[in-house]
Amino acid sequence: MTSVSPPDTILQFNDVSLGYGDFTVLSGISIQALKGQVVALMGGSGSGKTTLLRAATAQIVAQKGRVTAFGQDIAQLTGESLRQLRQRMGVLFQQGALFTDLNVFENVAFPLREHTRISEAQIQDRVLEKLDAVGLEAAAHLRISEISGGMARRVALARAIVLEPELILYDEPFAGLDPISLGITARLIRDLTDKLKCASVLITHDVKESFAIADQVYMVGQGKLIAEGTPAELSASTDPFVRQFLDAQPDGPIAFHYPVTPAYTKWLEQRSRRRS
Ligand SMILES: Nc1ncnc2c1ncn2[C@@H]1O[C@H](COP(=O)(O)OP(=O)(O)OP(=O)(O)O)[C@@H](O)[C@H]1O
Repeated sequence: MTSVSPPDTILQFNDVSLGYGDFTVLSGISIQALKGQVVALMGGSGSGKTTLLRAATAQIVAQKGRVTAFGQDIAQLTGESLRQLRQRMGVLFQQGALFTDLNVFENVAFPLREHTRISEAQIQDRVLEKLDAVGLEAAAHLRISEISGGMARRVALARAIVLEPELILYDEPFAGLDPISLGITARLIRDLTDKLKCASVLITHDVKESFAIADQVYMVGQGKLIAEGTPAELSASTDPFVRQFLDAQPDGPIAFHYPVTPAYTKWLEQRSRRRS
């Protein structure tokens, strides 16, 4: 299948299947993120959101179809070219583990020291600018043990953007935040996307916050892409899956039970045989 990408396409999945070994988690996935867009990838627990993130960062290779970042087919990249590609991406993991033996400033400076040869004065300017963007310039001198969990998330965000990535991937950015921090984080993601003119892709199940800032939303479930559109389009949807998800209804097409797989059946048979 061929497709024409708009010139500002940063990330594109073209009829992609993803999984582990011979287990396919998702198939027929076609999504894209354009420069300047906030894109939310949503779905229930175990629907494959993290798997999508792994595919975008080339940690796993598509079983079928093509994943393109910055116009390059990521399955074709190895070694130095893959390293260069990843340098254009900032990834913010849920546990954005900070170095506890370094202060806030040095945590944010770390990628600059690792990947660039810029001067100490330039490092200071860049780090303080990014800390300012997340509201923490005056916390630069603090030790990690002296800051709150919410502040630590923002320091991790400053570190993820310090190399000025063209694509920022967020893994559950709203998980475990109080209602005020939720709103602040969502606003920050939108503002940073506009300011850095990058693309931001969030994997999340938080409807309210992501709908408030996203340009485009993709929903995955039942092993495929279930719905896509702007937050307004999805809010108006009458699709039972979309409604169950948006209205947080316990009953509907989204199954509570993890599906029975051949691997489970085999495991159970072996176990039963051992016991008899
Ligand atoms: N490394 C792995 N090896 C084999 N199967 C995996 C692996 N990682 C995830 N899976 C399976 O892939 C499916 C999707 O998992 P994934 O972590 O992508 O879901 P998710 O949508 O991010 O879930 P959650 O919201 O609960 O974190 C699950 O069935 C999971 O068991």
